[in-house]
Amino acid sequence: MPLLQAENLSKTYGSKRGISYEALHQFTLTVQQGEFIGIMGPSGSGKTTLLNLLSTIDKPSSGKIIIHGEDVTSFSHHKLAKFRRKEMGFVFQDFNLLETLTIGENILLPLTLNKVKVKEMTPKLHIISKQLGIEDILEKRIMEVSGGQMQRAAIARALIHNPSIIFADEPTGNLDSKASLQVMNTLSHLQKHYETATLMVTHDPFAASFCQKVIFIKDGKLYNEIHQGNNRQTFFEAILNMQSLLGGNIHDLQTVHF
Ligand SMILES: Nc1ncnc2c1ncn2[C@@H]1O[C@H](COP(=O)(O)OP(=O)(O)OP(=O)(O)O)[C@@H](O)[C@H]1O
Repeated sequence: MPLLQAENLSKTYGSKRGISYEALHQFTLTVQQGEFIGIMGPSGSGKTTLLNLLSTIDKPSSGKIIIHGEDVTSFSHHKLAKFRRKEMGFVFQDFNLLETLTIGENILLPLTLNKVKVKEMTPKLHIISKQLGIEDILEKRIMEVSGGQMQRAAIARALIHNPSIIFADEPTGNLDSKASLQVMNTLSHLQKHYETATLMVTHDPFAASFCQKVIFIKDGKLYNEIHQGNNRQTFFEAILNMQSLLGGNIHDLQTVHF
C-alpha cells in the first residue's frame, strides 16, 4: 500500500469580489514509504498549494488524500491536528525556529507536544543532533548560530518524532551553496536512514538533484516527471533542461560543484 495517495485534487481559491482561481486541477500523486520527491515548476504554478493540501494545512475543493489507507480529507480539525503532530514533519525556508528557546528545546518541540516523557527525550535528542552534526550547539539560541545550523536543527525537529512524511518548502532558499550542500546531504541521508518519505518544493535544481524523482507542475497540472537513476550530475542537467522547457529562472543556471 502506498504511504500517500492523492486522487484528483483540485483547489479553487475564491475572492471576496467573487473572482475565483483554480490553482490546482485534478492532480493525482502517489508517494511510497521512504520516497524522496521534489516538486518544481514556474512561480504561481501551484507547488505550495499542492504541498499545503497534502500536508492537510489546507483543504482541497475536490478530490481525496489517503494516508496510511485513511481518507484524511474527511478528518475533523482536532483529529487532523493530532495526525499531523504524529505523522508529519515540516521544514521551511525561514527555518521557523522559536527565538526564545535554545536549539535543543526547539528540536524537542514535537516530543513536548506529543507529551513524551523527559527521560525518553534525552537519548533521542542526543542521537538526532549527532547525526546532524549540531550536538555542540544545543544550548545556543537562534541568534548565535548560522543559517545552515538553523536548518539542520529544523531537520532534526522534523525527524525527532519519527514521522512517516516530511514536507519541506524551499529548505535551501536562504542558504549559501556550502550550507545548501550540507543541508541536502544530511536531509537525503537521514530520510533514507529513517525511511521517511520527503516531499520538497524547490526552485533550486541543485537541491532537487538529491531527490529520487522530481515532478514538474505547470498551470496547476502535472507537466512531467524525471527520475534520478545513478548519476546526480546527469540528473541535475536533466532538471535544468526541464526547467528551461518550462521557462525556468536564469538565476537557476548557476555553477554547481558536485
Ligand atoms: N489564498 C489564495 N487566494 C487566491 N489565490 C491564491 C491563493 N494562494 C495562491 N493563490 C494563487 O494560486 C496560484 C498558485 O499559487 P502557489 O502559491 O501554489 O504557486 P507556487 O507554484 O508555489 O508559486 P511560487 O513558486 O511563486 O511560490 C497563483 O496564481 C496564486 O496567485
